Amino acid sequence: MAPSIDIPQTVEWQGKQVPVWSMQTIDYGLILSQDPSEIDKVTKACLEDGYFYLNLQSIDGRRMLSDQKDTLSLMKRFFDAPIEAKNEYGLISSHLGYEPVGSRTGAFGAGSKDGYEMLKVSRDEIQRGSPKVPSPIKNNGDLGLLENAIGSANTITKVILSALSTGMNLTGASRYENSHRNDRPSTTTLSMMHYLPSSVTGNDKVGHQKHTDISSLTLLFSEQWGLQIRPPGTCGAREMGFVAPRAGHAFVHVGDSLRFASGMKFQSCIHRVVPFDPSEHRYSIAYFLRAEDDTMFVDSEGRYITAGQWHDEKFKAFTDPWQWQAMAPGSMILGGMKEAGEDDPEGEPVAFQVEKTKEVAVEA
Ligand SMILES: O=C(O)CCC(=O)C(=O)O
Ligand SMILES: [Fe+2]
Repeated sequence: MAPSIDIPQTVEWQGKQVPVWSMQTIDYGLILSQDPSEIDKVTKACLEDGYFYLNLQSIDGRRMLSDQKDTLSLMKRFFDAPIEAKNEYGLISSHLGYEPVGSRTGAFGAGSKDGYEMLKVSRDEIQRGSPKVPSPIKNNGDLGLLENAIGSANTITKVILSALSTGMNLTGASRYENSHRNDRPSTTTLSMMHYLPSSVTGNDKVGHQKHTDISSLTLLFSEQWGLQIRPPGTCGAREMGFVAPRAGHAFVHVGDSLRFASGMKFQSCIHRVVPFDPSEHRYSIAYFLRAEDDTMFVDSEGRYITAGQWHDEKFKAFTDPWQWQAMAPGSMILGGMKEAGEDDPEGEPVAFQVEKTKEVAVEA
């Protein structure tokens, strides 16, 4: 008998019952062995939902789980350091360096700011052996640990990519792995995030705005609640609901690049992060496997562009003030995914409502 999964169907948040979405669970050991029915299952999950849980409890996945635990303690130590030390190099490039709280739009849209600080370590840099990481985590032990975490996450996401190529009957050069080679430049990166309590940031700096990822695949770890998704449906995306954290599992989702590479067949996952418990510090680790910079695809605006250009344009839209974000191509933030209805059908939580009525002039 399959082990029972103790995930509630709804959870109380801000005085309301909010859905907790169920999803497929994919076994990493089985896809590593190219098990035909697991390959069908993961392909179907990406075609229909755009996300799934990945069970990493077998011998092949447990190394990643221990790398995740090590990364968690490393990042807690890093985020405890003084801001001058964390920000030693600032944001060196979009996929490398430190971003302080409030650099982007927040969970409740226009007018709000995000409530997290973030450190990104690029795979290309770690591969070259001399990543520019700030002094609090610069010793050899820390760099070795980051290299292990990036190596494990890179292997896992490529195993999934390979299963998806097989599931989509791709052969030779058209397989997805062939546009994700390690020796070609890409913006692939490990991102460590720390969401601060709203008593520290203020109620106008909370969470992480609704978006789809730039990446091909995102491998996401958090032991804490807060992540919400909008599952795609036949009549438009359903309402925002939580992803329950599951010990021994990662949450994996498809990003824009793989959706574009699949000819819009895979779903790109719409998600955001809200303060589930506004008084807690929340930590998450995301590995963004991204296509080689010069991979070509047709984007959600119908343009034939490179993965590098999609990354740069969308990253700019993420970090632009919301007034400018509103002027970016309509499909950019959600990668062309369609929505119907409100994220929060009963209205946004009162505690986090921001004033949105003021018209702010935008200078061109
Ligand atoms: O913190 C999380 O759980 C998700 C972060 C996220 O969506 C992102 O960095 O793209
Ligand atoms: Fe994301």
